[in-house]
Amino acid sequence: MEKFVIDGGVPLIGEVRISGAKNAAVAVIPAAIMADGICVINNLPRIKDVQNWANILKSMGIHVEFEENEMRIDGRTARPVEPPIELVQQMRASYYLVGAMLGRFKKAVVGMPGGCSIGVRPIDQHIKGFEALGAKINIEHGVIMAEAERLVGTNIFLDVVSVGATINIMLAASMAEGVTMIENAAKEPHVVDVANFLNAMGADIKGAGTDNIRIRGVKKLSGCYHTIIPDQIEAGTFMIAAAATGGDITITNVIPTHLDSIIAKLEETGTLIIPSEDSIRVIGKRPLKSTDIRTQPYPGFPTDLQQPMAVLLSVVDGTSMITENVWDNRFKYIDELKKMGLKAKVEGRSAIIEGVKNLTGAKVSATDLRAGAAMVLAGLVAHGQTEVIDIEHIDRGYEFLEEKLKNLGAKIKRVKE
Ligand SMILES: CC(=O)N[C@H]1[C@@H](OP(=O)(O)OP(=O)(O)OC[C@H]2O[C@@H](n3ccc(=O)[nH]c3=O)[C@H](O)[C@@H]2O)O[C@H](CO)[C@@H](O)[C@@H]1O
Ligand SMILES: C=C(OP(=O)(O)O)C(=O)O
Repeated sequence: MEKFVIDGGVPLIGEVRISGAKNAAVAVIPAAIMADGICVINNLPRIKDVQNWANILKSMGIHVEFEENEMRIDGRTARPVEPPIELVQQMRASYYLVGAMLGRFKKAVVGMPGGCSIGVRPIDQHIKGFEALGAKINIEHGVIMAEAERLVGTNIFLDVVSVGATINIMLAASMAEGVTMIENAAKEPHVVDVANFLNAMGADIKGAGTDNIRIRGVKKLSGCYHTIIPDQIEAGTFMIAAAATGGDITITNVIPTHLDSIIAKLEETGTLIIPSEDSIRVIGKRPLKSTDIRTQPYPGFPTDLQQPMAVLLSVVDGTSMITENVWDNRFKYIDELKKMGLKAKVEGRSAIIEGVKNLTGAKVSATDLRAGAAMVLAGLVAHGQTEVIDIEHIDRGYEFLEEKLKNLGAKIKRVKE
């Protein structure tokens, strides 16, 4: 077991390069097993979820090479076999194997996924989509079994805007007969990245990034080369870190338009933002002002930055309100932050945060990935020493977090417990 030990109170200053996006990477990798050839995926973040994907594919007998930030996956070696449940349960995105295998082999057997504990995480919209395409789905003993004689394109209206369901249906529909329309689709940058990857493999997908995605099924997908987009959430985390520590960080390798909602909210606090073509400079100016946040599907403010943002709002002047509209239980971290002097109360889907002068170091737990990011940010802001335990959650989604922070002047070490 490892933990982070942080001596806080140092403004972060310098330049940081953003890694490839976790939520694009974890969908593009399983999509590659649909190719009748080799896919080379570049700019992958070296995070636990990506390593876990390499382990899952290898355990299924698929030929995979993973070095530095590049993975080569030979889809010709893929078979519709069930991956080990203990690997599948280590992340959320393992459910994309259902869409990918169903599309290619018309059959998939995959255990129910894991992922962050942030509320109920149903997969009814994924199942509704697969069934509409003609698959029979059974869930027994924690395993999803999907099978189809043939998949036939159709119109699928999502009852909730779901990233996972949009991507999973897109995967299966890419190799269905005829045209599928996904209505009320998720518009996140990672949805677009997966569509671009599938199109590079020979799929025919139009409209990704809008509410309606049109997929004309093809008989075969081929190998291709693809570079993963920069991570919007990692970029946002560093932007918030600059603001919260009163620092000055230039964040490179970003797509600034993906960060519009975060820029807008940081500007409301009085943080200075200077965007350029593929980088953003963020200057934290004290004192900062309170603001209200409502999480929403893209292009709204991302739920995955709700927890880090709470740390910033804990040290601004005045009272802020965060309303979490995506997940029904994403405020568990508030109790951890209270150990550091956070003044907040949770009422249903909202947290009301009253700004304090300083947070103070304490021993806190990274109860999930972004809660972990919030604990690290709080440790960087706080007076005194903070210990963040359970950091394996953080390692699921941030590449070289402590090295990147150290380069910005942070006093953070990874210590074996
Ligand atoms: C690996 C990955 O990409 N994870 C992201 C993905 O999770 P994930 O894909 O699991 O999240 P969804 O977008 O599917 O979920 C959004 C909302 O829809 C609901 N829902 C979802 C599917 C379904 O079949 N039925 C249903 O009711 C969920 O309970 C939630 O309230 O998008 C979330 C929302 O941006 C992010 O927080 C996660 O970081
Ligand atoms: C909730 C998250 O991840 P996952 O869906 O992989 O659990 C996240 O990245 O914040």
